[in-house]
Amino acid sequence: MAVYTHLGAEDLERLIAEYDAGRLVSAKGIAEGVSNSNWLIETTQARYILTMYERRIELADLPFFLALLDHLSEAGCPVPRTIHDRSGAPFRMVGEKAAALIEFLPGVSPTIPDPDQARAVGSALAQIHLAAGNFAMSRPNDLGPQQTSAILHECGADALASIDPSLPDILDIATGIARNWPNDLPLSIIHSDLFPDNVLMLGDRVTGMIDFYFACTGAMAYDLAVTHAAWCFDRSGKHLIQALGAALVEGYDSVRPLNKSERNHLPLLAQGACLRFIASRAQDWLDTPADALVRRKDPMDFVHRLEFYRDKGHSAFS
Ligand SMILES: Nc1ncnc2c1ncn2[C@@H]1O[C@H](COP(=O)(O)OP(=O)(O)O)[C@@H](O)[C@H]1O
Ligand SMILES: N[C@@H](CCOP(=O)(O)O)C(=O)O
Repeated sequence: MAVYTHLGAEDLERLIAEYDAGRLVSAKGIAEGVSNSNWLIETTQARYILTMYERRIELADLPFFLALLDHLSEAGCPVPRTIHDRSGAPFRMVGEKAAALIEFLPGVSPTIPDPDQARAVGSALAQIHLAAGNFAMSRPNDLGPQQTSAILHECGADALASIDPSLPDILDIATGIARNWPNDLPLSIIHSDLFPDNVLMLGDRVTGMIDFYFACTGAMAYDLAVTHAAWCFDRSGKHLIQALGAALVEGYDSVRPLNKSERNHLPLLAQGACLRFIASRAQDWLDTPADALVRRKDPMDFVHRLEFYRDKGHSAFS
């Protein structure tokens, strides 16, 4: 479920009336997603997504995220634009919470991606990196390896062991990844969470990249490594599907060729990517009661991937 806040018909009508977007016809809560509340809104003019920001998102970061959508969309990337209200504001407050109206894009998220889809996603990712090159705003990455290592150390070995007895082993590994992290790779604005559920596709075509709420300034090759870890493993999370990984990197490289240093660092960047999801998932796991309506995501899925990249990372990217 991902509707945390109840908005009545009158609330929705009042909100939509603040936009030049037609009159409200219907509003349906969207079940997918875990962080925010989302509704599919239909008006007499068009379909929209209404997002109410619930967790993890600082209000002060919203202008960055929403301006980024507009910038990428204007540059021709498959990214939804923000609908501004009549006063030009990209978001409005509804009570204590911020809400934004976003362009609806067609497509569905692939559950079992194939190599042609992975290639298209690689190309689309490179396209946003290039298009973000002249975006005027920046945002530091608050989930880099130093921070994610710190999050895991704050959770502590005992709490991590309550999730899985082997999870505390990650603490030393995290310290090592943070120590060896490269700081001189080419930067742009990166998505940082381009999982299949954040990509909409029609066949082999990327029609939408959504959920830019972890976007930040970062190494472009790291973003490719995140996408590799999220897209290219089998259901067990233990085995790389080599054809998917190769197609993803090939698609990326065809739009923005990786330099030698980026290529050489991919195995370590992929370990850092896994670490980031292990940390946020472990933290969420410990913060979310077992009987909550939100399904907790298992940090061990990314421990297995991390082990793979440590053992066989070089062959994965050769
Ligand atoms: N611009 C959009 N166009 C079409 N569908 C969207 C759009 N934005 C979100 N969605 C739908 O809403 C779901 C949840 O959105 P998402 O931003 O991923 O939420 P969360 O931040 O809670 O993970 C997506 O899986 C998708 O089905
Ligand atoms: N993709 C992350 C979770 C981030 O949640 P989202 O619903 O905002 O994409 C993970 O799988 O851990």
